[in-house]
Amino acid sequence: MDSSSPAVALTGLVKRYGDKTAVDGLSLTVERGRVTAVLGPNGAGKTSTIEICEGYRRADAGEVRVLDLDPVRDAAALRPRIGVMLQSGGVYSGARAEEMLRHVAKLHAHPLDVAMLIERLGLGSCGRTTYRRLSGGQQQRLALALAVVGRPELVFLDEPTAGLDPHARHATWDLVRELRADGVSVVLTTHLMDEAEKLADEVVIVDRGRVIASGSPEALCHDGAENSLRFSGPPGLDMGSLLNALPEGAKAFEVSRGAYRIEGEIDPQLLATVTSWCAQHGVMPERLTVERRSLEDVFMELTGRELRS
Ligand SMILES: Nc1ncnc2c1ncn2[C@@H]1O[C@H](COP(=O)(O)OP(=O)(O)OP(=O)(O)O)[C@@H](O)[C@H]1O
Repeated sequence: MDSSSPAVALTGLVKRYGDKTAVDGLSLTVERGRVTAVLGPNGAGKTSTIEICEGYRRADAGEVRVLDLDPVRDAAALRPRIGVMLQSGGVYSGARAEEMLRHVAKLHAHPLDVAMLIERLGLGSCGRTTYRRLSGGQQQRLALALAVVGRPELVFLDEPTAGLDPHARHATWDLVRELRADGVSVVLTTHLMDEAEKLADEVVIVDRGRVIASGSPEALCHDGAENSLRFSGPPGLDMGSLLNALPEGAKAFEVSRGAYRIEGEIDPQLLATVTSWCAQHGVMPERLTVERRSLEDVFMELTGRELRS
């Protein structure tokens, strides 16, 4: 095994369903031992991409390497080395939660401690319950436990926290962080930008079946327009006049009635220019804040649409 090769390498991936192109020439590399979040709105092609990596779907074109193997041709070699949490569960519905976990653990040489996993994911009260009788959140946490119990080298988690309450979401995030600390490579899909921002070393933003940006959350949020400055004041301030006072390249908007946003490189000089413009116009800027760009802003700038749409 060449452990210097990427955990996942996709080149020019295409997946069509009839005349719908779900994945449209997508290329990405996932480094080993990192948490990589594939972030994008509903329908962006995240699940199709991940299911191709897992060997559950075939690509129509492009090259797929997972742990340096072909997920379809080398499925027998790859399956024991990866953990998979499908969006749809993919669990036999008549089996009891704990039995199932113990069964899967036995199939692996160095499994995680089942009792610890049950406790960590708050599944203690439902160990004897069959999968079909678990609540949606419990099914999801069990699917996560099943994906990681074998201590795989690489874990795919498709929307691991969708629909979970905040407590279960944090337990999931902690587990993912521990997997990384253990050297496990984690690929997760999400449409939650805070999940990507908090958890991922690398974020790959996907839209309409293509990668539109990638990098660490910090790099993505700092590239281009650095920051924004917001303040509130009387509605209808003259943005043209404010813009004239600002350095070239800055932008000024009244985003909603009486709420203003300045975009550009927000340095002390720009802050002083804005407050002095306000003073000249008899305006008291309220709730003045400097904000870092979020991944949501990055997505909006790249696509003109909101991530949640
Ligand atoms: N089996 C299928 N048959 C037909 N179209 C499909 C099928 N699976 C996905 N699609 C379509 O392909 C596109 C991409 O879907 P995919 O599930 O890969 O995206 P996604 O980013 O994971 O979205 P979501 O967050 O909603 O799961 C969507 O328009 C979807 O409706």
